[in-house]
Formats: sequence, C-alpha cells, structure tokens
Amino acid sequence: MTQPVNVTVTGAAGQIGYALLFRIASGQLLGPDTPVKLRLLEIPQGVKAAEGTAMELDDCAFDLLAGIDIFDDPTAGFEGANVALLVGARPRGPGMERGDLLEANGGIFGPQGKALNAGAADDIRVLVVGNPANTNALIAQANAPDIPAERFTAMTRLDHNRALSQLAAKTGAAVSDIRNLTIWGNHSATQYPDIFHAQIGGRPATEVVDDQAWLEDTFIPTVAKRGAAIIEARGASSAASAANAAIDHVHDWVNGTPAGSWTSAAIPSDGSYGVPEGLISSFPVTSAGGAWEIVQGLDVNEFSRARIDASVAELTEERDAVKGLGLI
Ligand SMILES: NC(=O)C1=CN([C@@H]2O[C@H](COP(=O)(O)OP(=O)(O)OC[C@H]3O[C@@H](n4cnc5c(N)ncnc54)[C@H](O)[C@@H]3O)[C@@H](O)[C@H]2O)C=CC1
Ligand SMILES: O=C([O-])CC(=O)C(=O)O
Repeated sequence: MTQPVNVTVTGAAGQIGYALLFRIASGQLLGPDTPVKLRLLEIPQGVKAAEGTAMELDDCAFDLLAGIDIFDDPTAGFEGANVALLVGARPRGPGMERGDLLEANGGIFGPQGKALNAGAADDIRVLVVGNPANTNALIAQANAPDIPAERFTAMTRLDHNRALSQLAAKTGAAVSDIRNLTIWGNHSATQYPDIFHAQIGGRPATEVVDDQAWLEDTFIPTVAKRGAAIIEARGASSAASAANAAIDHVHDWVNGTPAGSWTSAAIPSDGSYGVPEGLISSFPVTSAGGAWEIVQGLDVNEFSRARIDASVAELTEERDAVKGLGLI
C-alpha cells in the first residue's frame, strides 16, 4: 500500500474547508491511488466545528482516508505536511476589495510560514487561498527560508475556471474545446484574463469571439469582478467553486497538466514577461514532474501589456505595504 500523503488544511471549519475536505478524502486532490491523512488546523474557537466535520468525514467511510487529526497550533498542524492548503483567513464582505483584508489576514501567514519551515516534509507544496492570496503567499514564503521558494503558490485557478466558463457561454463551445486561456497578475479586480493565445476547437479564440467590445466591456470585468458578484448574490463569498479550484490546482501540480495545454497559477516570478522577480503573480503555466513552469515565448500585445502591468503594479504595492508592516 502506498504511504499516505499528509495534507494540512487551515480554516478547516470554514465554508471553503467544508466544501474541500470531502473531496480531498475521496481522492480528487491527489488521485484514486493515493491515501491521505488529513491534518485540520483551526483557531481554538474553530476546533469544535472541525471536530464535527471530522465526524462526518468518518461517516463517509472513504477508502483513501488514512486518518484525521485536528490542531489549533500551526507548528503541530504542519508537522510532516506534504501538501498545505492555506485557506484559513477572513473573507471580505460587500463593498470591500480583497486587498482590504491585508491588515486583518497578513498576520496569519508569517507564523504559518515559520511553522511550515520548522516541520513540513521536504516535498511540501503550499497553495494559499486566503485573501489577498498572492501577497499572503509571499508573506508565508518570506518566513520559510529553508523551503524552496517555488513551493509557495497562490490560487488564480478559480479565475481561470470562471474565464473558461464565460468564454464557453459566449461562443457555444464546450469548456473542453477551449485551450490556453491565461489569468495574469493578482487575484483581485486588476487581474487580466487573456484570450489572445486561447484556442477554441483549434481556432484562435479572438477569431471565434470576433467582438472586441465584449472582450473589454463584458468578459474581462465579469471574470475580474465575479467574486464580488457572488458575495452580492449569495451573501457570502464563493466556497464550493473555490474548493473546486484548489483541487484543480494541486491535482495538476502533483499529477501534471495535459499535453498541449496550459492553465493559470500564481507562482514566484523568475522575471518572465517583465514581472519583477520574486512577486507571486499569475502566469500561464504547465506542470510536469511536480513542478510548475511558466510558458515562455508568448507575444504580449499592447492591450495585454497595459493590463498585465497594472495588475503587477498592484502586487508591487501590496509587497511594499507588507514590508512596511514588517510582515516580510
Ligand atoms: N483565492 C481565491 O480564489 C479565493 C479565496 N477566498 C478566501 O478564502 C478565505 C476563506 O474563506 P471562507 O472559507 O469562505 O471563510 P470562513 O470565514 O468561512 O472560514 C475561515 C476559517 O478560517 C479559520 N481561521 C481564521 N484564522 C485562522 C488561522 N490563523 N489558522 C487556522 N484557521 C483560521 C476561521 O476560524 C474559519 O473557520 C477568505 O480569505 C476568502 O476571501 C475565497 C474564495 C476564493
Ligand atoms: O471575492 C472574494 O472575496 C472571494 C474570492 O476571492 C473569489 O470569489 O474569487
């Protein structure tokens, strides 16, 4: 029998946690042959609810679930972790931008970075979901100097999936016919969903869409502001779709992306496409052998350049702000 993989989930008693844990335990995160041990990390007030969720996980009798432990101490929670999903953080409410959460949430990720550094397994892979995700990932990474920097990533897969779905609805194509969309930049309203390299059924997406006004005035703002639209409609921020995207991100990171297509993830920049080295920014990425790689050599037109630059400028401001707060 394969050794179980230790998966630590923070914010396990929250709404994303509730949508996520059952899917991890059923094998959707790592695949149908990999048993998992869940390590649920909560704040003390969240432990009782996490215990309730653990009871329900038991009641599913998942074949692949090799154990559940619950912690309120990050050092214990990340001990031996192979995969860490950093979800636990405050969600925004109506009228807020995700960056407004920096002060409330930034303080969570330094201690968690230190705890990961102290005790996580050598192959640790970290996905930050808690907002503002890119900059929180930067904070965790800065506090974990012994972990390779590229193991810290932030989630823009939900934005990517939203863009796929909007483009499918506009063109009547199946989602599976669409390839090589990209989300660039920050998981915020400045993100840039780029269809200039995308293909639909083998044809350039721009040619199939053939509607620049829709691209500028509908597609880009709909994708970029979808989180706020969900909050407005549901009265709470997206949960099941966020959990789904976290599953997609880690699944592809560990198991690889399909040949001939890429996805989007926020990973540390190596300076590609003019994004300052070290910023955790969303790129077109493929994964092979358990590592993300930025797709190279794409032409970036003027329209795209301006939008990528604006989102990267916001990331730079957030990095400077957390420097100012002494978090990195
Ligand atoms: N990157 C993305 O695409 C998305 C990010 N998010 C973000 O994910 C985060 C979580 O959202 P929800 O689950 O809806 O929130 P929630 O409020 O339902 O749950 C958050 C949970 O985290 C726990 N928590 C708080 N501080 C913690 C700490 N230091 N350690 C461990 N647990 C802690 C809380 O007790 C709570 O149970 C929010 O910041 C939200 O904005 C949400 C949707 C998409
Ligand atoms: O919008 C929010 O605050 C939650 C989130 O990140 C999303 O749904 O993309």
